[in-house]
Amino acid sequence: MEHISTSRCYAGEQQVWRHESSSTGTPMTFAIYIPDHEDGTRLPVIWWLSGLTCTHENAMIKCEYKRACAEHGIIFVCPDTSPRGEGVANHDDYDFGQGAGFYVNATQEPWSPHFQMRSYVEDELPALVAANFPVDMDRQGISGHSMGGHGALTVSLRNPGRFRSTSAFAPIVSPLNCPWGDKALSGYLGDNRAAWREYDSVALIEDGARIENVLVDQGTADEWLEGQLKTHLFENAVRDAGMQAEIRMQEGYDHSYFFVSTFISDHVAWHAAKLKD
Ligand SMILES: N[C@@H](CCC(=O)N[C@@H](CSC=O)C(=O)NCC(=O)O)C(=O)O
Repeated sequence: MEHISTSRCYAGEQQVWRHESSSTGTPMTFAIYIPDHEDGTRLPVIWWLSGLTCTHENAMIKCEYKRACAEHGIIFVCPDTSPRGEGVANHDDYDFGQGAGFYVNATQEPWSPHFQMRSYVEDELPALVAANFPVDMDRQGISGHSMGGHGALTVSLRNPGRFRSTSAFAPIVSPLNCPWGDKALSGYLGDNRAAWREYDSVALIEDGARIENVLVDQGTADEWLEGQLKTHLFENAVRDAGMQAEIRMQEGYDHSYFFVSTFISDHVAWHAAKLKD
């Protein structure tokens, strides 16, 4: 791993690292916040998945998780949202290609050689972080924003028992039922929509997946609520499945990191309560 930077922030360090990924076949950069701790101690971890156009940096700069993570003694990891580089397929649109990996393993050319973000965030990065940082892998939570909220919900639903807590901000709850999902998944996975179901939180619940301790915050003034995010589909799926999830409609908040940063301390505290010994 290549060390990029370390900056002291609150009672801890914000670090950035780069490594060669076997999943994507490219260098991948991630941010990790590590609260001060005694030698030999292992800390709980929250994995954060970011949204369209983001790198590892957007959440690190705008999400304001560091004070709460220092206070609760929680490591916070922010990966990139896709492979990048000149030899990597791309598209001019902000919602497809580099910066828009949708946390799937692409099966279609030209995306499949590098767009293997499911394997990256589900397997490779956790193993790398567990081997090199003081994380307690028995105490994991996951969260994310928008495309990353979709990532957090679907990774958790596919891996019941791995995460003690799952939260999301303004998640895309059903790529099968929105233009962002339609465009990305038809490109990465092809036209067989049955293959999309493992990347759709609503479909995963309909198909029997269940997780505990779920918190979703959604702004009522979010410009994408009706056309893309469709929180009600998740609410309906949860209700029909008899699953528990706290879904909070936050009056007047839009889709931006202004919204995320307003509620991130709540989320970190909520995760912390579930991630105690
Ligand atoms: N106007 C933006 C559109 C992209 C955008 O808003 N991206 C959001 C996530 S949307 C769903 O995944 C985001 O987090 N942006 C990064 C940020 O720092 O705000 C554009 O065209 O770039």
